Amino acid sequence: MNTASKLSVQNLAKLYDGVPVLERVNLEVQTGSFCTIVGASGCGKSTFLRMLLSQEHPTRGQILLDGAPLPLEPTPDRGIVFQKYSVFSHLTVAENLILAQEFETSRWTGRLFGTSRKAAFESSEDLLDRIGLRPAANKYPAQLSGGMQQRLAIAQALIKKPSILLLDEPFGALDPGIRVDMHELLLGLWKELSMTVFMVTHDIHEAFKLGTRLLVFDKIRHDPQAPQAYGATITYDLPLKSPTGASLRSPEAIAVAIGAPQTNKPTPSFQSIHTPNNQE
Ligand SMILES: Nc1ncnc2c1ncn2[C@@H]1O[C@H](COP(=O)(O)OP(=O)(O)OP(=O)(O)O)[C@@H](O)[C@H]1O
Repeated sequence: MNTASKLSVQNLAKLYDGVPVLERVNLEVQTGSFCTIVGASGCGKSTFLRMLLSQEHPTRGQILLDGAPLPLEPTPDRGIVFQKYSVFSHLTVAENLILAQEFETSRWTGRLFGTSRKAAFESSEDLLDRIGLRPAANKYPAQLSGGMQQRLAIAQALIKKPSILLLDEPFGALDPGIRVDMHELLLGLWKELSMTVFMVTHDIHEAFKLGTRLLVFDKIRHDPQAPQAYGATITYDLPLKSPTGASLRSPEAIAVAIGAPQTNKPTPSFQSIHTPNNQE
């Protein structure tokens, strides 16, 4: 393992009921990288994120975090945001945010009371300001727009100050204008908190705009007689930004390089990839 790596993925494979989903995945990621992940539907991108969270475990291979095997359970230093709003509808914005602190501090009742509860609210106020939801602190999710709910989901993932943020198509359900606002919010938080980010998206333009590095997942090996015989791996691993943040390639050049359709709309397919980088 590269000693400077925040995360090291070594010869990772994942099978479900004997069917390979991912195989031979190798990756070294430095602290502060923003890895955007694209690939055909069903090729295992979410499965990969869930393994980084320890919601799933590799069938073979290993993942090291700061040089040590990944803990077997999710830990507060890894936050995740899904496409569908994952906030609790019966809790207000502020209550959703202090929930993680309640469970950690008060394992038996899952609730905080009195001064502890007040302190938890106060410690979440800065984050509420940061995501622009302080005025909505006492509202319930049903009273929020889609963008506001997703900002709350991001804040929930950030409340424990994770060093790794996992994002599974977090903006896929939002209108284009709101997505742009969310991009700015996310980029600001990423820089401010020095996080290492892994984000799955179907939109190559979003991948290009946000990422410092693009990972393309696809199958290299195909058996026409047995389409499920092989899993996907990382077929392209492309730096997108220089250390100063300058773009190294245009989105169009990236799309051509990886054989993806050039469109502003979510990219439907990455099937036509011809020159993978780690074919054996
Ligand atoms: N818990 C599970 N048990 C069995 N099979 C699963 C499980 N989770 C995922 N799979 C299968 O693994 C494959 C990869 O699924 P995954 O959701 O990781 O793909 P994806 O690339 O994220 O897809 P999409 O882009 O459509 O969200 C799919 O064939 C899916 O049916």
